[in-house]
Amino acid sequence: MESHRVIIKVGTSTLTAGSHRLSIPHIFDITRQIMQLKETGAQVALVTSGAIAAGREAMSMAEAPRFTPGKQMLAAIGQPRLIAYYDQFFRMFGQVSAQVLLTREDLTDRNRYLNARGTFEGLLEGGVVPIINENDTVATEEIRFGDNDNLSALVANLVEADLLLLLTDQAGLFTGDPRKDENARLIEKVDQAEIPLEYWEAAGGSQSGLGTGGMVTKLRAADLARRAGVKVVIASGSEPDIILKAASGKQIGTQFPPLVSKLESRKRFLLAGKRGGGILSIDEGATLALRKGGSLLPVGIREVTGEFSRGATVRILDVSGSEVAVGMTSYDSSDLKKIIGCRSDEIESILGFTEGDEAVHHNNMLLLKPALKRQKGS
Ligand SMILES: Nc1ncnc2c1ncn2[C@@H]1O[C@H](COP(=O)(O)OP(=O)(O)O)[C@@H](O)[C@H]1O
Ligand SMILES: N[C@@H](CCC(=O)OP(=O)(O)O)C(=O)O
Repeated sequence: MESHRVIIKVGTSTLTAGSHRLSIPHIFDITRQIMQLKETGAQVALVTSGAIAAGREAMSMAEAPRFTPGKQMLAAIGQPRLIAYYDQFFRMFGQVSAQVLLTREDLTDRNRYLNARGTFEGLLEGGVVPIINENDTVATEEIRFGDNDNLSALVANLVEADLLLLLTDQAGLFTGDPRKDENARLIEKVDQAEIPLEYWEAAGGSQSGLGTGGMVTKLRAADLARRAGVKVVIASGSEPDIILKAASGKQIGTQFPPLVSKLESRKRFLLAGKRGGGILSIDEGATLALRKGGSLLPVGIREVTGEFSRGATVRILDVSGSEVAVGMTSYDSSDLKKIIGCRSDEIESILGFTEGDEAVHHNNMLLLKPALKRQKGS
């Protein structure tokens, strides 16, 4: 398979197959395809809508409520029903799945970002399928992702996915809304640095009354993800074996090649982070470990300079004062000062808690090549 780490987003329109009820065969088919994809060695996370639709079905409501508390109520009713189907089907395949409900702050606040990232890494590396939705019942207007297209792009960025697959009820992005324009043509590839204005104009809202954002939120999500180094495909959820086809690199739906490498994206993210001016000076053993792709453990830190919070971007310097890496620290400066030079299994007894063995995990670090170092200040 072309893609190792895959995020699949399934919209309400696919899950209900255009009706007002969840389509159990469709949900089953998604789990079957994910299992086949996992057999190729891929790590897969699913972002699923459908909680509100499931709640509406449970309450036998003819119309979906427009006001937020009504939708939140239905999501609270529907989410456990939705997850029960997935869980039941995955169990039939002997697969463990997990429910992850997120709000915007979970991915924008750097402290929570680290928590979410650690959880996803654990689940994906452990072969578990995370099943993600917005935490609709607590998300207020200000903190809502607004739509699961956006949420899926943020998750794809968070876990540095290879592929984000947005499944909907159309074969991809068309030159106009196919529900209104019978001459609308499928756009097979979007690889321009800036998405052309006519594509933004073509991408309309949702017409079915089932989905939330329509095509415009998918286009926004695709743009966000491709700028984070993720390949994106928008395709039809009812196309047979669509997940397997898209992950194998087949030309299907609308394709958005990544605009930058994942390394470049990580670099931008880390450098864009809040910097408390923190510096970690490390010993020779730790420098060697970092250069080999390892994490920075407290035992290898000689000195902590400056004040910073957990999640801040810090500079990591070797014994000669040269910059080896930048990274997001798992501990704030006052805690780090207490554990420098200590073994990681001592962290809990010293601090009374642990955020993990690493002071800076290699997943949250960018190694600077000596060549880059020389360019500094130039
Ligand atoms: N240019 C376009 N190309 C394809 N679909 C479009 C376009 N503009 C608007 N749409 C509408 O977007 C809908 C898909 O979005 P939405 O209903 O939110 O689905 P989902 O539940 O999968 O997120 C389609 O049914 C289609 O009517
Ligand atoms: N979180 C909501 C879905 C929100 C959403 O973005 O819906 P959709 O446009 O169908 O992907 C739910 O589970 O019903």
